[in-house]
Amino acid sequence: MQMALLGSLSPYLELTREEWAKLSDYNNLEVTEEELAEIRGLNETLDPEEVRDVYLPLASLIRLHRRATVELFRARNTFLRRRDLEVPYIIGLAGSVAVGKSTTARMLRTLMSSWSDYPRVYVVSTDAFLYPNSVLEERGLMDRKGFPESYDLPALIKFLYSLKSGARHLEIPTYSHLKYDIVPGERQVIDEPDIVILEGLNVLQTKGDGQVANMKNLYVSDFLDLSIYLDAREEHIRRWYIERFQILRETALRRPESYFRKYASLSPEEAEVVASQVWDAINGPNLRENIEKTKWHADLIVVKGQDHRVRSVLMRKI
Ligand SMILES: Nc1ncnc2c1ncn2[C@@H]1O[C@H](COP(=O)(O)OP(=O)(O)OP(=O)(O)O)[C@@H](O)[C@H]1O
Ligand SMILES: CC(C)(CO)[C@@H](O)C(=O)NCCC(=O)O
Repeated sequence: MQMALLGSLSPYLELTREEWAKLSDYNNLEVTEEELAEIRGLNETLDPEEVRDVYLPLASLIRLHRRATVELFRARNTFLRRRDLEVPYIIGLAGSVAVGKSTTARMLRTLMSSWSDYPRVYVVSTDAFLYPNSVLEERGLMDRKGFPESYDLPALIKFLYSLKSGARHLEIPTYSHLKYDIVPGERQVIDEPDIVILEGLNVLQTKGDGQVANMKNLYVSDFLDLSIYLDAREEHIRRWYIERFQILRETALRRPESYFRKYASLSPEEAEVVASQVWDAINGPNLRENIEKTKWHADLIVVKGQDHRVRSVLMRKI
């Protein structure tokens, strides 16, 4: 791997799947039947063994990190003789289109919501900060959706800035994959958040001008307490993208409000061609030009294999 080039030196600790999976045994971690049922409801292709062996230890590690972060905040307040409001803990989840970010984020939310302190966990996608199609069309960016210039970065930064300033109630736009656009008038409400999982292609990017207030060039990563990069080989992700398109073609794309309704009548072979073209023209180049290179900024890198099973986990040593 790129980072392990300096002989045996690497700032990352690498755990194989087997080493990682053992953590749930060593630490007596259990997933309840209710959690499994809820997770299955999220996505029926999710393997329960994977939840226990991979995502449960991941959620537990995050819990440990959040506790230490909150402790540090409290200790600092004691030192300063202040009683400031606690602000939410923000996790960034980065990776390619179709690598599994939203599935992973929703799974983590389910596991975290059952913790004994019952944190209020929100999943926010950076898609909420895509410019509406009307703006993208005007700027000639309809074929650049997902590229840095397709996001309203100042609005995203302002949202994070407000969260980390202690705002307890926020409303943000919603993006519909079905309508392929921001939904006018529809908002996602973030009320009294304890944890926010921010998932998106761009959470570790440092491009663009994230100006807010009088501060220029703020990055999303300035507001993250922990960052995770979900990694897999492009050939596998491309296949998952095409498979998801095939499933959508048989289901959601048929709905009258679907932007891609014209694709619902395609044969499986034609759909394969269309999805491949979209991947090769947009999502693949975006992965290579803008997303992949942010990997080594993450605290944790979770590497998936062809079957979606996690193969290894890399963790920054400090
Ligand atoms: N752990 C997993 N096990 C099995 N299937 C999975 C897993 N994670 C994701 N998938 C499948 O892979 C596809 C892509 O997943 P998902 O929609 O979560 O990706 P994403 O990274 O959020 O994509 P986008 O950037 O387009 O929103 C979906 O069809 C999903 O069902
Ligand atoms: C909205 C994004 C950018 C990210 O979720 C992606 O799903 C997307 O729409 N990409 C553009 C090309 C495509 O239609 O897949």
